[in-house]
Amino acid sequence: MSEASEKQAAGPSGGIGVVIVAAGRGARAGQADGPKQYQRIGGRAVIAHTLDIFLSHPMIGSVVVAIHGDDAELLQHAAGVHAERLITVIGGPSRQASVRLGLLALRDQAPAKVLVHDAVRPFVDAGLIDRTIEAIGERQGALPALPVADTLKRESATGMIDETVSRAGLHAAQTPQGFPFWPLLAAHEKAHHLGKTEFTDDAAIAEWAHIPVKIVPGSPDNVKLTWARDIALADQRLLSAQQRFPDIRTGNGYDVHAFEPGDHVTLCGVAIPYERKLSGHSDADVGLHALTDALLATCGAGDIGTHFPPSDPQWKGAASKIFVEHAAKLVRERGGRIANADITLICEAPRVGPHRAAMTQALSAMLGIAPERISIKATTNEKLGFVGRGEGIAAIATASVVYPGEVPA
Ligand SMILES: Nc1ccn([C@@H]2O[C@H](COP(=O)(O)OP(=O)(O)OP(=O)(O)O)[C@@H](O)[C@H]2O)c(=O)n1
Ligand SMILES: C[C@](O)(CO)[C@H](O)COP(=O)(O)O
Repeated sequence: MSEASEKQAAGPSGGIGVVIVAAGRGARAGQADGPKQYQRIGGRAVIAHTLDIFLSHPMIGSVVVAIHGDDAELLQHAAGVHAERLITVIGGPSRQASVRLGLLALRDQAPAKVLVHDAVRPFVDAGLIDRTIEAIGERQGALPALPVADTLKRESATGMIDETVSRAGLHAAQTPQGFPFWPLLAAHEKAHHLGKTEFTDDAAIAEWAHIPVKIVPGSPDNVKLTWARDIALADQRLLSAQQRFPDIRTGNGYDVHAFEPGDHVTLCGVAIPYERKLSGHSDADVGLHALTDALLATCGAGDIGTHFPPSDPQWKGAASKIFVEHAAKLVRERGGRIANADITLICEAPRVGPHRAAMTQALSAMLGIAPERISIKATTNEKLGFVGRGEGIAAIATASVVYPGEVPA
């Protein structure tokens, strides 16, 4: 089914719904400093990796996260820029209860299909999500699973082997598990009202409710982080990938402002006495405007006009420091770390050299990075063009930011 027809099949309610269950306490992982879904792997919370995959998938509409009542702040922090796209509900005392509460929160969106996923499976991939969605039918669920590879033994009460169990046809179940929305919700509601609480996954509830479930190939990478060791291995795996393909992004920005009558110009946050000033809606700090665009460019966040429209009277005469600090905040909210910033000012006058140290200090404070990571350069335009005729000042800026994760394949 094509992406478009898939969306159509999901109805006008906005695509395929997702319930991510994250209300467990992670007793088996035994982390003293908080539940496993908020432990950091590859520099970010486990659940942040999981959310990345679902929220960047083109077919996914509403996403509900079922959390523990104590974890609202942890989720807010971990979700970062994703937070506003999420519907958050408080989960229940078991996975089954959390899924049910998540499904109830999706009722208003009325998706045709729903995927239920463990927050603690951060290595799910888009291909696996596609396969699962593809296999959901009007009255058929879909379960990604892998054939069991080990020989299976049943243990007796005395710790001895009772029997060897045939592994023929046995599979280890993964998530996301996919279902037509209303039949799954009805099955959960029925189980709840009958006090049946023993189901460890949704395919088991579907089986009980006579909803057929098709097995699709799971992924060996899609492990559930259950034990402390799983978290440590996941961290190592991401860190080694990041060392191979670190997500370093570069942005550039350019700006120009014309002179008008005045007595000083503001460049890179420093007021320099001069016989004219730069004309502009704000303080016309051409260097900071170019840098704002360069920072925004590293995370595809538009340009300075997107965030501070010149038509908005509140930015009249504003100190351009506000623009740079806002862009740096957006970068940080995405987990980015500014590695360096480089600004070239192009003008015949005033002379920039005597103010370079003050500009570097000002930028260091604005960006929260060491002065050695900041470079401010100046050049004349050899009397060529509008800059050469002394009609204005131009600036070019470059910023490099290291973002969490690796460059996608
Ligand atoms: N009351 C619960 C229990 C579990 N889960 C979620 O279900 C997923 C899979 O469960 P599991 O690995 O068993 O997580 P925990 O219950 O947290 O772990 P443990 O059993 O070791 O305490 C996890 O994302 C977990 O947060 C949930 O939403 N609500
Ligand atoms: C749903 C599940 O991920 C399928 O493998 C798994 O059953 C959930 O974990 P739990 O340890 O059974 O709660």
